[in-house]
Amino acid sequence: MNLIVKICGLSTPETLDVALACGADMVGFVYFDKSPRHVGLERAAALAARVEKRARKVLLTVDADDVSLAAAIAAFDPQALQLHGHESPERIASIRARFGLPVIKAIAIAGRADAEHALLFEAADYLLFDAKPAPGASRPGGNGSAFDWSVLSEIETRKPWLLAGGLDAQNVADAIVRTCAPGVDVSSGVESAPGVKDPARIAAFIAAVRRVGEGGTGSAPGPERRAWSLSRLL
Ligand SMILES: O=C(O)c1ccccc1NCC(=O)[C@H](O)[C@H](O)COP(=O)(O)O
Repeated sequence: MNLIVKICGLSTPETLDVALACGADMVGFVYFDKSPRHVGLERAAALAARVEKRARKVLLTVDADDVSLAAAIAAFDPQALQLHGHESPERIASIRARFGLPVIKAIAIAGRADAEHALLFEAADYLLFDAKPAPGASRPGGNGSAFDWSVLSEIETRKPWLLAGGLDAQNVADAIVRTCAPGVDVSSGVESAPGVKDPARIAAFIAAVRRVGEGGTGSAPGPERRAWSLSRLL
């Protein structure tokens, strides 16, 4: 089973290279200046160019306007946009039409009431289920906190999706088996400190996902949520 692995918040050539060498399918760059993982436009092109065709580049923004998005897209040359703010379905449709890139919409989940929220985002190409940040959190994602995965059983979306929030090499196999996620996304769980990616943790995370994909956990993900795949994104 080809599980998708996205390593988010890469900001140095060294750790980007590790993620690519370990076989990450997608690499995420954060363009949000309140984040410790923010990559400014002056460094973006050189970093993004290292990816070549080894993985899909995902540009993460938070409620960015069109001018800011255009500048970041020109610099990162991404294959997909991850929208991690309060972008409405109308705003997502507008961004897709204007920039011609697939959109991954982050959906903040705290409980069952949030499951229905996902249904509003038909305009997105992919959904990313992430933990809702605690009140007062300084950023809307990348906080290293998990949510109650059982909530996902309430979601009837037909969109391809990724699981995120508080994942690491120790819990990712369990997360995949419990949720049947077709792909996973991680940032804090492969860091030694906020914004500091750790090569050994990146390698361990990707290896843990690949073991599940090969059936090495003894319990392969079920077929229900795999009727479709993320192949269009790859
Ligand atoms: O990483 C950030 O600093 C960030 C800032 C603003 C919005 C989103 C951000 N990150 C999102 C991610 O890195 C992941 O997609 C997701 O939230 C999982 O993060 P983590 O729980 O840290 O693994």
